[in-house]
Amino acid sequence: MQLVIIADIDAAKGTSTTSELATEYADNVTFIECDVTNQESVEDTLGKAKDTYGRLDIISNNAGAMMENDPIGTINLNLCGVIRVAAVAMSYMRADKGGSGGIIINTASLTGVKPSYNCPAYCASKSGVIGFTRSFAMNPDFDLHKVRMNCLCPGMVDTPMIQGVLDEDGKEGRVLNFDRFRYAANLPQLKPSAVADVFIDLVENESKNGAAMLITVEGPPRDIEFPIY
Ligand SMILES: NC(=O)C1=CN([C@@H]2O[C@H](COP(=O)(O)OP(=O)(O)OC[C@H]3O[C@@H](n4cnc5c(N)ncnc54)[C@H](O)[C@@H]3O)[C@@H](O)[C@H]2O)C=CC1
Ligand SMILES: CCC(=O)/C=C/C=C\C[C@@H](O)/C=C/C=C/C=C\[C@@H](O)CCCC(=O)O
Repeated sequence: MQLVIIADIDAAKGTSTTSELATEYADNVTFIECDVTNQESVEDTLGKAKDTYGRLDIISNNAGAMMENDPIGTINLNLCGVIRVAAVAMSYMRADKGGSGGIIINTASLTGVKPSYNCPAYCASKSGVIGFTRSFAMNPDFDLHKVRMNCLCPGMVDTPMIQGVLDEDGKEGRVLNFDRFRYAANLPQLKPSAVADVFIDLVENESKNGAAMLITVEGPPRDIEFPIY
């Protein structure tokens, strides 16, 4: 039986999402409030998950935001948060330390490989997520710990993050050029389900360890090919 824990800093949104899912998945979905920028919060959350369900198999490292008005905070959330959750999760997942192996899927972005003057700190954070993912997956210790790692690199996706930036009408400075963002936000967008489909394929396809998956409206999802030096 698959059991799911939703962890988020936004307790209102997390509990409402869990309630919605509970209509279909009953008690198999629970919510734990978590701040991925806080080590103790991450340790408490993943510790509760392990204590509740006995094992961790699949981690979606998805927390992130666009905050060019807080570039260091952007790195702290989007990159350090991913690294922190992965490190704590590994301590429970690694097969050579009592775990069952599994997969950690980090959410990067198209902007991790396609720079944009509009959000340099965001781009840097997502480039870092890609580099962390690919470096982690290259480790020969995989044969011991059996935890795969991948990242998702979507283009624009129709989610509250985009609408939130639009609603602020540039007043918060989440991007450097709001008109440019408004232009980008009016381009064709992916549906969240398109990203979820790639997530599921990575869980099921054990041959893609380390792949960074490009997901855009221009064509089917594909592994990003990086130069070899
Ligand atoms: N919407 C888009 O066009 C794209 C989004 N992404 C990435 O997808 C991921 C999900 O974002 P979206 O669903 O688009 O936006 P979203 O704003 O709906 O979701 C982000 C979630 O992260 C949570 N969060 C923020 N700070 C947190 C913290 N300190 N600890 C725990 N949770 C925290 C928020 O409460 C929110 O539920 C992010 O990493 C984002 O950078 C990547 C490519 C495109
Ligand atoms: C691209 C920077 C921006 O203003 C909007 C960012 C919005 C969402 C978050 C990010 O993870 C996804 C970006 C996807 C961009 C897709 C296409 C862009 O190339 C459109 C052109 C915008 C630009 O280059 O400034």
